Amino acid sequence: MLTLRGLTKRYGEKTVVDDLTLEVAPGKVTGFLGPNGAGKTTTMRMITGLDRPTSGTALISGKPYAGLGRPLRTVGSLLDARATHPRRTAHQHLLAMARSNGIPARRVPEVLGAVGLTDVAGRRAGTFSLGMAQRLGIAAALLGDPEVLLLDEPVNGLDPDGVLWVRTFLRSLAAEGRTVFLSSHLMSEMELTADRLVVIGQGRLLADGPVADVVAAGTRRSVRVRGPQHGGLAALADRLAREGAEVDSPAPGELDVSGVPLERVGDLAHEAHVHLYELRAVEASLEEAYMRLTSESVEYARKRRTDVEAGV
Ligand SMILES: Nc1ncnc2c1ncn2[C@@H]1O[C@H](COP(=O)(O)OP(=O)(O)OP(=O)(O)O)[C@@H](O)[C@H]1O
Repeated sequence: MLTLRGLTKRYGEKTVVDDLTLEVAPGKVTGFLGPNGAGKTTTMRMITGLDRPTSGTALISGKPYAGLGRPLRTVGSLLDARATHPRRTAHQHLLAMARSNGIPARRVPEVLGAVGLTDVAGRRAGTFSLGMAQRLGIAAALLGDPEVLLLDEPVNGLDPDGVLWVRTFLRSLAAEGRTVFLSSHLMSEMELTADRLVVIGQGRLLADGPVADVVAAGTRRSVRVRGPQHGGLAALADRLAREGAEVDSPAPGELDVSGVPLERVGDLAHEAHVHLYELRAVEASLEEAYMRLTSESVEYARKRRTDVEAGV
């Protein structure tokens, strides 16, 4: 279990993590989503004691990182897969970590086996592909058999096989009852991997809940209507607007209607003798929900960049 209470980090005038309060439960994969620069890495660094919060607390199984006697036995983290000594072999890297953290050496072959690196245990980490380095990073996180796992962008840059492996492996770790918290800016990946989502923008909490709830909250459900270009769609749009619907015309012969159920749109079209080619509920997707939730923070960042470029 991870518990954040009012977690805040400021660098000078800039607040990069802003009053985050949330709980990350065991037995589930929780995705930590946000656009670039949203504050995901900084949050993870505060949880693992690498950065000191300006205010607020981050507790791991009820204790701050500094209060954990043998931290790797409670929390394993992968913040930078390339943070290994390049000349050490995978086995040497893990053995050094185990020794300095009071973890029995027998864990080294166990975790190498768990991530499928047994055959390359004697190879120098510096020669590893990104996918292999990510596996080694996950092995290191698992060394102390921790109940909490924190992973920063674990699928970034991986090929489809690597992505599938990480996804399946993390789900199996959650199924064992561990708390799995992983950050990503890939919403499509999170939809397949996570049970719950925490979404942040500009360091602030935007959404927190089961994937389906976050999608529903962030998405405007709508009805897509298609018909002949001059077949009365404009009249239908007027009638719908009088019923309080919000109506857009994304292309000639098409309407995008929200605020009125699909059945009512069909009834009104029938009453107005409007011939239709298509009447369809537009499915909510995580991507849409995410774009809607984070658009303000992305727009803010874009405006700031434009201001900087213009010398404002
Ligand atoms: N040591 C630091 N000093 C000043 N600003 C910092 C420092 N570390 C991070 N920042 C700023 O904090 C903001 C959040 O950065 P962070 O790396 O936590 O975001 P992120 O969500 O992990 O982004 P990304 O997906 O790009 O990795 C950024 O604007 C970054 O420039």
